[in-house]
Amino acid sequence: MAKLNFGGVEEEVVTREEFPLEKAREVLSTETIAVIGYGVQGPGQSLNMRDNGFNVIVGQRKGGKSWDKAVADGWVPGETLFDIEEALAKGTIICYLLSDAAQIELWPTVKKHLTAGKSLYFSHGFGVTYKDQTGIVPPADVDVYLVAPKGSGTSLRRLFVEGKGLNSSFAVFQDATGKAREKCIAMGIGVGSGYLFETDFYREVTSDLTGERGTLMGAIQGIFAAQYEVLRSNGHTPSEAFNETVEELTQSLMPLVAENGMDWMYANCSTTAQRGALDWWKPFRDATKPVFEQLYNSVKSGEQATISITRNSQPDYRVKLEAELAELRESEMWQAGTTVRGLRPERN
Ligand SMILES: NC(=O)C1=CN([C@@H]2O[C@H](COP(=O)(O)OP(=O)(O)OC[C@H]3O[C@@H](n4cnc5c(N)ncnc54)[C@H](O)[C@@H]3O)[C@@H](O)[C@H]2O)C=CC1
Ligand SMILES: CC(=O)[C@](C)(O)C(=O)O
Ligand SMILES: [Mg+2]
Ligand SMILES: [Mg+2]
Repeated sequence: MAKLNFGGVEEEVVTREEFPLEKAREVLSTETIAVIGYGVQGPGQSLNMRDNGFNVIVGQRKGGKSWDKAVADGWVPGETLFDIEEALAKGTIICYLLSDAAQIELWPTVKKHLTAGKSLYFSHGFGVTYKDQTGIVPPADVDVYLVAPKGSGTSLRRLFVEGKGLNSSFAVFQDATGKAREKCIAMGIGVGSGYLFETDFYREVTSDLTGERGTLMGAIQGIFAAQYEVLRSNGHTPSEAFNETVEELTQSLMPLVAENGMDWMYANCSTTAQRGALDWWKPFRDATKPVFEQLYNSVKSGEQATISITRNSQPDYRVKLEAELAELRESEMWQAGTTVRGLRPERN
C-alpha cells in the first residue's frame, strides 16, 4: 500500500500500479463471481468485470425491466444469466447488489447458498452494520468484504469505458479463508476502481448516508431551491434564476473545481466574485452546520436506516417515489432547466 499525505494526514491507499489487473485476475482465477441484482451498480460492476476478463455471471429475477436490460447488455440466459437462486448456487463470490431494503427479504435464500469458503461481497456497509434491523448476519466460515464505488453505477461504467476510474472504498468484515483482503482488493480493481482506500463497514455506511443526504444530493438541491426562490421572488426570470443557480455551476465552475480545487476556481473568477464568495462561504457554513450535525446523529443512531428500510418496504413505495421525483422534475426550476439544457450548443 502506498502511504500518501492527504492534507497533512498520512493514509494508505491501494493504487492500480501496485495491484495491477493481471494480479487481480490471478487472485480470482478460480472464482465464479455472481452479481445478484441488475439495477444501478449491478450493470456497472458486472460489465466492467466481464470486460476485464473475470468469470462473471448475473442473477436477476426473471422477467421485468432489469432482466431485459441484462439480456440487452449481452448476458445470455442459461449461460451467464440466471434466476437468483441458480446464480447463488453457481457463484463462489456472491455480490449482493440488490437495493439495501430488498437485501433483507432475500437474505434467508442467500444465506442458504453461503457454504464454507465462499465470499459475500457488498457495495455498502448497510446490511451488516444495521444487522439489528436487517437480520443480515453472515455465517462465520465465509469471507465478507465490500467495495463501494464512490459514485453512481452509471458513472462507474461510463468512466471505465473512457479509460478512467472512480475511486472506491474497501473493507473486510470477516476473513475466514485468510485471503479475504486480497480477494477484496482484486474485486475493487476488477469493477473498475481508480484507486482504493480502506475503511470499515460502519465508517463506510455512516459517511455514505451522510454524503448522499448532504452535499452530494440533499443539501445541494435544498440550496439550489432556496436561492432560486429568492431570485424569483425578487423579479428575476426563470432562465436567469436557473442560469445563476445551476447551469453556470455545472457547466463552468464545478468542472474547474474538479480539475484543480476551489481556490483555483475562485482564482479564475472576477475579483468581485472572489471578494463576495470569500465573505459569504463562512455564513453559509455556519447556517448549515447544525443541519449536518442533526443529519449525522440521525445516521449514527440508525434512524436513517430505519426510515430507508420501512419506507422502501411499503408496497406502494415505487408509486410514491415516482410522485416525489415528479415533484422535483415538474418544479419550475427543473422545468426551466430542461429548456436551458436544450439550448446547449452541443445538443443541437
Ligand atoms: N446506485 C448506486 O450507484 C450505488 C449503490 N450502492 C450500493 O449498491 C447496492 C445496490 O444498489 P443499487 O444498484 O442502487 O440497487 P437497485 O435499487 O438498483 O436494485 C438492484 C436490483 O434489485 C432488484 N430487486 C429489488 N427488489 C427485489 C426483491 N425483493 N427481490 C429480488 N430482487 C429485487 C431489482 O430488480 C434491481 O435489479 C446497495 O447496497 C447500494 O447501497 C453503492 C454505491 C452507489
Ligand atoms: C452514488 C452513491 O455513491 C450513492 C449516492 O451513495 C448511492 O447511490 O447510494
Ligand atoms: Mg455512495
Ligand atoms: Mg449510498
